[in-house]
Amino acid sequence: MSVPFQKYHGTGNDFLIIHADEYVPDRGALAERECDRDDGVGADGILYLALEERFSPPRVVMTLVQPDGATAPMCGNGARCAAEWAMRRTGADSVMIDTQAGTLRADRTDADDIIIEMGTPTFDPAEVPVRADEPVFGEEIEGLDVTMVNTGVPHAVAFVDDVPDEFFESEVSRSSSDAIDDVDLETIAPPVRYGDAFPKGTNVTIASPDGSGGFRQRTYERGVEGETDSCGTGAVAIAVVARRLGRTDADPVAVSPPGGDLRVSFNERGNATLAGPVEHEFDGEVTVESPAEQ
Ligand SMILES: N[C@@H](CCC[C@H](N)C(=O)O)C(=O)O
Repeated sequence: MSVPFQKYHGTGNDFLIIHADEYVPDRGALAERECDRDDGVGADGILYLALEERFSPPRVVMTLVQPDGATAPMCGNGARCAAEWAMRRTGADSVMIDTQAGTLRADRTDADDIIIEMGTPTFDPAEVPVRADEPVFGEEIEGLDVTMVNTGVPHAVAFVDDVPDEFFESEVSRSSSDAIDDVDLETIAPPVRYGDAFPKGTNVTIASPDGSGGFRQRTYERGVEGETDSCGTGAVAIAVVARRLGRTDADPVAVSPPGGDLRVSFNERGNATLAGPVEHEFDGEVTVESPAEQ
């Protein structure tokens, strides 16, 4: 039997969206098969969404199953895609997204972007989580100088000027904003992602200043086990860490992953918001086992 999906992306971070009412006996196995870019539809994860229209604004319960078959507690771009999906169904311009990391409000902006609250980022080692007595700011872990922050999920944030020479693929000017393109992320990130310091693993995000108070971004994602074109929690992590380390005082902070442009803002309580475009790509169907086949 088959179940319908809609394919969405937020600045290149792409997801199959399946209504949570659909019968999918093994969500992990489906994600492993259909997120594969060679043999499946290809995506950075499957979002299972339950829409509760009796509330005002409508609520969406979001579960992200990643290509490795495991769930993630939060996904910034996934939540923005979930918001667009729910807004199209309900006609609402505001929705609430229930995630394992909290309930987040999302709004459509005048520019037709989706902006979402991202909660309060934390450096507390117990909440990141990282095995350390104090918050980790610019400390070497597995060969990389990282700052550890949780923006819904853990990120090890490193700035390009701290990346050791041997992780650049060619001779480049370290002050160039293009230096980030030459970092060998597929080599430098996995030891950090699986580092003993991180009981739940971590995403690895690198940043380089764009010269205007913003940053370019690249992220190696836990669960995808590779680099993605965009990562919303990673964009927020860069903005939070850069402000904390005095690398920018911009607000909003422009963050540009390979797949597009995001904006991170802060309110007076230190809560972050994430804004950027979301696009519906296409619809389709995926095969799942029917109850009789089990
Ligand atoms: N791409 C997401 C983050 C998804 C979760 C992450 N891979 C993890 O396992 O922590 C985003 O846009 O935030």
